Amino acid sequence: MSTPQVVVHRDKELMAQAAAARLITRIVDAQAARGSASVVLTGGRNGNGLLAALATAPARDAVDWSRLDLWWGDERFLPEGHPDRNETQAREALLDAVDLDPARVHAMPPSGGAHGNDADAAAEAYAAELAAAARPEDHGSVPSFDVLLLGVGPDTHVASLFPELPGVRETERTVVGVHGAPKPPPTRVSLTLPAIRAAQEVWLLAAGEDKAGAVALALGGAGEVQAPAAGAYGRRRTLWLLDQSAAAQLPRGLYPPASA
Ligand SMILES: O=C(O)C(O)[C@@H](O)[C@H](O)[C@H](O)COP(=O)(O)O
Repeated sequence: MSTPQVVVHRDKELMAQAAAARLITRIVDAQAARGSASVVLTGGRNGNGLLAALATAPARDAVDWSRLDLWWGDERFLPEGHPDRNETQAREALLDAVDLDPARVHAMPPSGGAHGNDADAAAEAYAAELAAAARPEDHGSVPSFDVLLLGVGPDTHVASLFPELPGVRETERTVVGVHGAPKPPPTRVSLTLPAIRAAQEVWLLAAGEDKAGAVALALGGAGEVQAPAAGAYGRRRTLWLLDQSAAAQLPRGLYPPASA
C-alpha cells in the first residue's frame, strides 16, 4: 500500500491539463519500457475533463495509441451507445479522436446485450476478461494496470463503490454488479477495491467545493466502508489530484504550500 500524495492545482481546468500531461508521460514511459501501457478510465466530469485535455494536449501524439490497453473502473449499466454510459462519454471526449486498437479497448458490457439486464452476469464476464489479460507476473486475476483513474464523489464514492453498500465490502471478486446506487443510474458495474489495488498507480481526481468534505474525510483516516475513496490506493503510488476548492478542508500539513 502506498501513502497518498496530494497535488493541488489552481482550478479544475489546470488540474485536468496537468493530469493529462502527467498521464502522457506515464504512458510513454511504460511503452518505452515494456512496449505497451494500460490505463483504467473513470466516468464523471473530472475523468472526462482529463480525457478532453488529453485530446488537445501538445504532446498527445507522443503516445502510441495503438499499444494502449484501456479498461474501465465502472460503468453505468445502460444500452450500448447510451449518452450516459461512461464508455460513450470517453469516446466523445478522446477515444474517437485517436488511433486505438479496438481489441485493446475493454468497455464494460452494456445492458440489453449478451447479458440482458443482468448486471451481475455482466460483472462476471468483465472479471473473466480481466483474468484472461492478467500475466503470471501480475500475481492475481487482474492486470497490474499502469494507471487507474478515479473520480471522487461528494459522498466519497469511487468507481461505483458507494459508502456502506455491499460492493465496497467485497474482498474476493474483482468486479461486481451494483444495485440501488444513490447516483443515477441505480444499476452499475464496478471494479472492487481489491481490483483497484492491483494497479501500480491510482490517481484520484476531485475538483470543486462540493468535494472538499469528501476529500478531507477520505484523507483524514476514515475507514473504506464509510469512505470508499480511503480504500483506493496503488501498489507503488496513490496520487490525489485536486483543485484548490476540493483541497479547502485539508490540513495544510498534507501538501506543500508551493503546490497551490
Ligand atoms: O459513473 C460515474 O459517475 C463514476 O465513474 C463516478 O465514480 C464518478 O467518477 C464520480 O461520481 C465523480 O464524478 P465527477 O467527477 O463528475 O464529480
